[in-house]
Amino acid sequence: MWRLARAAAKFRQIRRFSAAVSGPCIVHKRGTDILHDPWFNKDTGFPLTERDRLGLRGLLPPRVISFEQQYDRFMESFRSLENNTRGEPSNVVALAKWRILNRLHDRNETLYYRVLIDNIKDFAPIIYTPTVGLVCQNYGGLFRRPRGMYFSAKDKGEMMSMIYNWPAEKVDMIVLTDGSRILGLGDLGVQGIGIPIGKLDMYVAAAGINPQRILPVMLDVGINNEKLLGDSLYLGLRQPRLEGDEYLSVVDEFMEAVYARWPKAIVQFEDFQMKWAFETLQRYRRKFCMFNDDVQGTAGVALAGLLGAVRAQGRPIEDFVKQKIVVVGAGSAGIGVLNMAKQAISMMGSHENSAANNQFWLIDKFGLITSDRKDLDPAAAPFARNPGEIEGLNEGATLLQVVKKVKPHVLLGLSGVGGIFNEEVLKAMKDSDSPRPAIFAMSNPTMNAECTAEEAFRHAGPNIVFASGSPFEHVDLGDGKVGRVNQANNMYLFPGIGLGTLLCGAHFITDGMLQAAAKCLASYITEEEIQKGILFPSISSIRHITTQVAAAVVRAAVEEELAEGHGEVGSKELTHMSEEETVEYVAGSMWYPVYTPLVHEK
Ligand SMILES: NC(=O)c1ccc[n+]([C@@H]2O[C@H](COP(=O)([O-])OP(=O)(O)OC[C@H]3O[C@@H](n4cnc5c(N)ncnc54)[C@H](O)[C@@H]3O)[C@@H](O)[C@H]2O)c1
Ligand SMILES: O=C(O)C[C@H](O)C(=O)O
Ligand SMILES: [Mg+2]
Repeated sequence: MWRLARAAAKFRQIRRFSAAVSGPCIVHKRGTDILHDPWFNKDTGFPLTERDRLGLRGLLPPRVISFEQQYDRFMESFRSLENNTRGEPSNVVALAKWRILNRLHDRNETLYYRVLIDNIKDFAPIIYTPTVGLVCQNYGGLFRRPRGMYFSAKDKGEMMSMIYNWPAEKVDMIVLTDGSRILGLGDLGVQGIGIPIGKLDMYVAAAGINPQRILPVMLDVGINNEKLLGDSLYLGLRQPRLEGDEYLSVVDEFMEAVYARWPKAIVQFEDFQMKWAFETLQRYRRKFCMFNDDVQGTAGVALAGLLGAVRAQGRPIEDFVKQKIVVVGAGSAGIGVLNMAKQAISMMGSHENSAANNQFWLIDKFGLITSDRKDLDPAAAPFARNPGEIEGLNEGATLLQVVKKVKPHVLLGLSGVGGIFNEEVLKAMKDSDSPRPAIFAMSNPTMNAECTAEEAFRHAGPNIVFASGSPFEHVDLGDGKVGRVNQANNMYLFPGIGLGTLLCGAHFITDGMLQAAAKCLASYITEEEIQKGILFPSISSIRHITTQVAAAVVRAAVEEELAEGHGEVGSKELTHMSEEETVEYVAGSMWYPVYTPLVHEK
């Protein structure tokens, strides 16, 4: 009892401390070096006293402009860019918007992250999917200043020293890609660096990770994309991708180097082709604090959507086990979703567990996967159907045949193939056994979505619930009715998984922590919202969602006795925190962009 009271008192002390974290910031540079460092630069916002202290007098026009004025000026330029580019091709407009934001980032990160946080609904589609896909495709031409680090196959043997070239002493979050499966755009090699950059921007915006403690990384092991290999502006290694042990030894060396310098960092694997996504996850998940977002983050978001789809039919969650779900795409994301859904069913303690796989139909580029499949992928094997169990549904049956015969409650696309949910397929969903069929076109970017929102409502009917990986506008159904569009994107989970893991100080990310994150997201939406077809919250509340998700992850780690604490909050304090206090602890730990006084130290 006495110990409990002491822990609670310490927690209150810490809370007071965290609420007042924005103290002065120590810098080791002066003059133009500061102006050219976006971490510290405040442009015309440096107060006169600070200009004196940091040797900035005379290097800036004399008037001091407030943060708010700088913010308004930027937003004004952004709005006039919008006006001036109206009517121009959408790609041109998207890249122009990306450029103006990127230029701000390269100059002044505090202002950049503030405009990002305050306008996340408008800016996420620019710094994240879909525009980030376009940026990756055009990376050679867009490159001006490097962001993050590049480790290539040619750096073998050097990574342990290279990692010290990164200027920050502490790193909390790393997002790593090898560029081999960028969104649904295939192998983009070194150009895939845009994805870790975009994901980490979301970490700052949603999870309040300090931008001085993030690190986007490209692991360049070659490229198997002939077009880019022949492109004179291609900036990566011009060689075929490493394979087998040669490949793994490069990733091993990188991981060892990271954890030698930053033992508490979390590494998020992103957009690796399927074989390496699964292999590296198995290889590292019990050795390092890492997760694969496409496999695990996506699975949690999809599961939350699938549970929402059950509720939308007015059924209890337990009826999830009775839902017939057709998954199109048997890659890292599709298989990840099925594995997690299966796990959720067994956690629900359903007596129908043994039949759990019977509710899933898995389709890849060769059609329906059955046990007749030659060279059946071991990852897909648990979901292979018995050929002919439904008359006419044999190995390789087409998507249309499957939808017509199965009459699924849910049609979920993670194939990367734009338009594959065509008119016929969508019309066939009208005969679904669900009164409210769910259509999830989760592939990114927009042009790779299995169908558009408008197509889904037009062909499958106004009664569907719809979600897509990239944003679409809500659909006008006439008579004042609106077809709600949800964004089913792993952005709703990965920031909370990363932040929660960081704050609890667990050494590994367990299935229990991931399930807790998914469950939290699923329960975020109210019954009333669900009835309106809202399955996921608005991105405008992403910080709030992330706080809840991170707290759920912390509590799951505590329950599993994995929470070792972070900074001044030890495992004992974490154990004694109530649910509410955990949420407060998470919220109080988030970085928020304001100008802090800079103090020079040699
Ligand atoms: N919304 C999200 O949060 C989210 C998360 C992860 C991935 N994704 C998207 O999912 C897509 C796939 O990602 P992945 O990592 O699983 O890729 P992957 O390359 O591992 O798998 C793609 C799968 O699609 C199948 N496929 C290809 N053509 C097909 C066709 N014509 N019909 C049926 N199946 C076909 C392939 O056989 C393969 O099984 C990408 O577009 C990615 O952007 C979205
Ligand atoms: O990047 C995204 O928008 C989601 C996902 O990680 C993907 O690979 O498509
Ligand atoms: Mg991804």
